[in-house]
Amino acid sequence: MTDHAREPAAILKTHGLTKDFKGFTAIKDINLSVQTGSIHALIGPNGAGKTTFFNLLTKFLTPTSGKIIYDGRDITHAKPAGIAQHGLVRSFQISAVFPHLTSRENVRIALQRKLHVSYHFWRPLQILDQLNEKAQATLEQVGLGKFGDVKAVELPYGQKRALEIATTIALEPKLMLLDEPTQGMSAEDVSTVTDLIKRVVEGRTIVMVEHNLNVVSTLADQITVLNRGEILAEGNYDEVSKNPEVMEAYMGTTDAA
Ligand SMILES: Nc1ncnc2c1ncn2[C@@H]1O[C@H](COP(=O)(O)OP(=O)(O)OP(=O)(O)O)[C@@H](O)[C@H]1O
Repeated sequence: MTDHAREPAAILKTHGLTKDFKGFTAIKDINLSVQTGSIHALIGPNGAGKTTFFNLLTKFLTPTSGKIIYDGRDITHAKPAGIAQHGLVRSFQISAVFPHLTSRENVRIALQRKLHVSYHFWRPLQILDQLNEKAQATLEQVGLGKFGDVKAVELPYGQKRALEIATTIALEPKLMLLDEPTQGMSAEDVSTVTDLIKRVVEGRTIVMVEHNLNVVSTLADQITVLNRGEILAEGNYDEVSKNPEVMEAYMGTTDAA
C-alpha cells in the first residue's frame, strides 16, 4: 500500500545514540527519525532523558556511542557553531538575549552573525539600513513589530520568548530545536507562543522538548515518548496518549493531566 518513493525525507536521524554518565546510562540506543517539515515533540516523565537527548542533538554533549545524521551528513562530532551554519539552530534561553539592548538590536546581532557582517564604523550605511529593515520584518513575523525600541529586559515574559524565537529565525534555520518553549508561561502567553511556533514552522522543521501536553497536542505532528533513557512510544498525539505504557509512565506525575 505504501509508496516508498513518496516516503517523506528525514532531516535528522539518530542511530543507536547512547550517553553514559559515569556508568549511568541516561540515553540508551536511540533511533530517532525527524521528518522534514514536521513539528516533532520529545516528551516523557521527569528524568526520562529529554534534556540529555536534546543536548546531544544540539552538540552540547558528546555521545558515548551512536551517530547523528543531519541533512545527509554525519554531525556526531561536529561543533555547535559548525552545525548552526548548516541550519541546525538551537533556540537560546532567555538569558542569552542581551537584556539591555532593544529588541531590534538583539535581532540585528543575530542577522549580522548570519551575514558575517561585523558592526564596523566603516561599513556602508546602506548595509546597516538593510539590516534594520530585515530586523523589523523579523520582529513583525513574531508579533513584536511595535516593540523594536523596547529593551529586552522591559518586555513581558511571553514577548521575551517571542524575541528569543526572532533571534533564532534570523539565523534562517532549516531545523529549529526548541527547549521547553512555553515553560513558566501564563495560559495567555502559552497560546501566543503556540500560535507563533505554528507560524514560524512554515518551510522549517522543529524538534521541541515540551512538558505542556496541551501544547504538544496542538502543535506536534509526531511525538517520541522517552522513559528511562529509551523510546517508549512514537506516533501522533492520539496514538501515544492512548498507549497504556505511556499512561503508566506518566502516572503519579503532574504532567499526566
Ligand atoms: N551530567 C550528568 N551527570 C550524571 N547524571 C546525569 C547528568 N545529566 C543528567 N543525568 C541523569 O540522567 C537522567 C536523565 O536526565 P534528563 O535531565 O535528561 O531528564 P529529563 O527527561 O530532561 O528530566 P526533566 O523533565 O526532569 O528535566 C536523570 O536520571 C539524571 O539524573
